[in-house]
Amino acid sequence: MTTNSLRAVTIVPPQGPLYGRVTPPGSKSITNRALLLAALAKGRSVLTGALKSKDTILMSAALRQMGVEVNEPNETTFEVISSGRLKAPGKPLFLGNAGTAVRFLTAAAATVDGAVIVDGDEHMRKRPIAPLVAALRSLGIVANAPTDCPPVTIQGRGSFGSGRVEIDAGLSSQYVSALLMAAPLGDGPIEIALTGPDIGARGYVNLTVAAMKAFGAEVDQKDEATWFVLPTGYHATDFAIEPDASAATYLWAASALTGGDIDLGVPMEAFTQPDAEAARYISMFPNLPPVIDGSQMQDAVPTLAVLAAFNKTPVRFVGISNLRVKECDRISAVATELSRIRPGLGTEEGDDLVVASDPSLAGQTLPADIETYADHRIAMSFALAGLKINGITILDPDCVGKTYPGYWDALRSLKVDVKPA
Ligand SMILES: O=C(O)C1=C[C@@H](OP(=O)(O)O)[C@@H](O)[C@H](O)C1
Ligand SMILES: C=C(OP(=O)(O)O)C(=O)O
Repeated sequence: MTTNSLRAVTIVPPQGPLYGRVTPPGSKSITNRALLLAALAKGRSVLTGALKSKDTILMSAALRQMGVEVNEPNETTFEVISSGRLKAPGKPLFLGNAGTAVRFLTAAAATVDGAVIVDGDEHMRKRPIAPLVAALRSLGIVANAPTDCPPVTIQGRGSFGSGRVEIDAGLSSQYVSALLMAAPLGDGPIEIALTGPDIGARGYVNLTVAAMKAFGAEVDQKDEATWFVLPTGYHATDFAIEPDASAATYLWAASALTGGDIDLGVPMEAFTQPDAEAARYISMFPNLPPVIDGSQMQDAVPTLAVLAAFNKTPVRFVGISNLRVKECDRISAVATELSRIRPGLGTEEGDDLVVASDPSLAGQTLPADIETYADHRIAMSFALAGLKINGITILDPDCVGKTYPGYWDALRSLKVDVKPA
């Protein structure tokens, strides 16, 4: 059976520790940044170590729709050839539930000469984008999102404008990244200033700035809340993408849970992505601290929460309110699915997630059909529970294709029996 045709799968707990080598796929965040920056640069860029998954396929398809040549010489490389300008697409850009693609292209659409409609699936149509639209309008760009979520219509005017733009990024750091990446295509310098609460996942903005600089942009961070971008445009370049740190969390956690040692081929310290911070916590297992602030490693929270179920003492996750506007409401989803395994295992307290840990769960048979809410991270993190508990079935395992299409095969390569339910 191929990964693409999977229905529900049941994970059979392995008899012993997991050993072997699994290199995680390329970073989703960096791949989607690099694809856009290469498309905004005149010339040929080669992106190696790239992720090929639903989110990056949707991004590259959208860029092709806007006149960019995107070739795929092998499974981990994109070759991008561009005039340096995006053209108006003939029809709406459909971006599924890829937050990076939707947010980044909403801002970049302003540099198109003509109208662009940015849309996604039914889940994306519930994910807020109003703060980004308001920021674009403050730059004089005509943009509308009648429901405050996609679809967004942008009337591009061929340039990003100039001056100061303020953004409330309390709901998503991607709004800041989107403005930053479009800013070098302004008619003059652009200052981007945060208003409202601090951004969670500030590390993603640092990733953005690093990628922009690699493509020749001049960005100066004036203080914690202000960036200054010169109207340099971008230069085509060859760019190597590091493995995905969020994907790595499942492998680190699988090692910790089984007492094994999975070699990722990359040392933990080599990652520049925010979720690599989770490695520090995973290495403390089964003595995770009583309170974990997930604000700077948000996508790793489902991984850590499932791990916490087997910890010696309970764990409260704080600083995670915007997990409610990810692919699904992850606070509610993780609490509900943990409690499906054993009532009361996960609870929501306001915007905190409390995991009532119990090391004696390991080795028990507790049949549970895990709903994924079409969210790759719910599927991948709850598969970890199946490494220790008999009877864990993941419904809709195909949803891992958003960022890690090879996940089930990776577990199988570690000799985990992932079988049709
Ligand atoms: O910029 C990025 O690549 C990302 C930023 C984070 O989202 P928010 O900024 O919406 O929290 C993260 O959850 C997402 O998976 C990727
Ligand atoms: C939140 C996520 O993705 P995005 O916002 O890019 O859709 C994620 O991958 O966990």
